[in-house]
Amino acid sequence: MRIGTRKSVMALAQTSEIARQLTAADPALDVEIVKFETTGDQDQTGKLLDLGGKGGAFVAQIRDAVREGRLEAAMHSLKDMPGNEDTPGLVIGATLTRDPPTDALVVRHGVTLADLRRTGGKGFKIGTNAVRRAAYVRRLFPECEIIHFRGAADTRIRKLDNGEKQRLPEGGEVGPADALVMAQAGLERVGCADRIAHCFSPDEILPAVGQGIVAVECAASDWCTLARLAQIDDPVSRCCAAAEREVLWVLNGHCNSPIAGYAIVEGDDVLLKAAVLDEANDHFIEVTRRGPASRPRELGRAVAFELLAKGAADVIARTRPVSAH
Ligand SMILES: NCc1[nH]cc(CCC(=O)O)c1CC(=O)O
Repeated sequence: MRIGTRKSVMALAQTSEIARQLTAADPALDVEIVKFETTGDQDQTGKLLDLGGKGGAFVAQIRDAVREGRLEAAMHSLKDMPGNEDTPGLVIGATLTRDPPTDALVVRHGVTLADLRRTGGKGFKIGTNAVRRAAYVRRLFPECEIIHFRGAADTRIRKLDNGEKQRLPEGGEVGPADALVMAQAGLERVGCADRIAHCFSPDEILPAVGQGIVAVECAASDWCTLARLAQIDDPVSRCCAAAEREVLWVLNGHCNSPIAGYAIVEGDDVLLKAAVLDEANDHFIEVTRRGPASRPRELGRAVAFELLAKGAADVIARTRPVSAH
């Protein structure tokens, strides 16, 4: 089985984990990891939205290879898969057991969470590129300056430690950063767990839809691969992913929408909390609902409709990038 992936440290760690689980289930299986240099990785400065969004930039070439039969499967971080586009001919064959879905704080030497809390962030620069994280960071530390900071997880930490500035897409530079907010799962996968100063609870920062879940995509008609992927599929992850992603779908959320969504399975129920973040008015539209775990999409839809009824559509429309295509 040939599995395509980007070649960042994080992506390779995720793909190796898929390979490990596949060969544990079937020791006779030969797994080959095929590394792709994608347009998204070559441009470290441009705003992701200009590259057709994170999904567009990173995954289009790998998907084409699966459709053309040059690969059997593609590795994705579910968080990076847009909720508002169809992927004809492709399906998610497996969702691995979820890693921590939460976001974490990484600080430079000499800065502590207590400093940030005591000052409300005054005088500190906190780096992130996600509108969702920026909105929550502003709520947690209202006095801080939020700066645009991107790049692979290991690169971001190196810039933080070296006090490097970050070049901006529109020219100029910002920084250096005093702290970063990044996915806990990503930090762990690149071997930087020891740099986590604090894990934000979902009440502090509600995770992104699909955060912490690795997905394996394959051709919808490739039954042989589907059967293999079924062996490593975690039904709890799949249920949470279905509930969370239905919210994105109904809200027509693009990849950097100001949307958060997090589901947990509790016995026979799934509990879903979702939020749309209105930066203009510093206002969070939030909905929490419980439903049967056998019907996660219905729950996601109900939550999304309630968000819409509370004004979510206007907020999302305002943040939609104006496409050049
Ligand atoms: N945007 C990149 C990305 N895609 C997935 C993760 C790691 C967490 C996950 O698997 O959800 C990250 C890093 C980050 O957001 O800090």
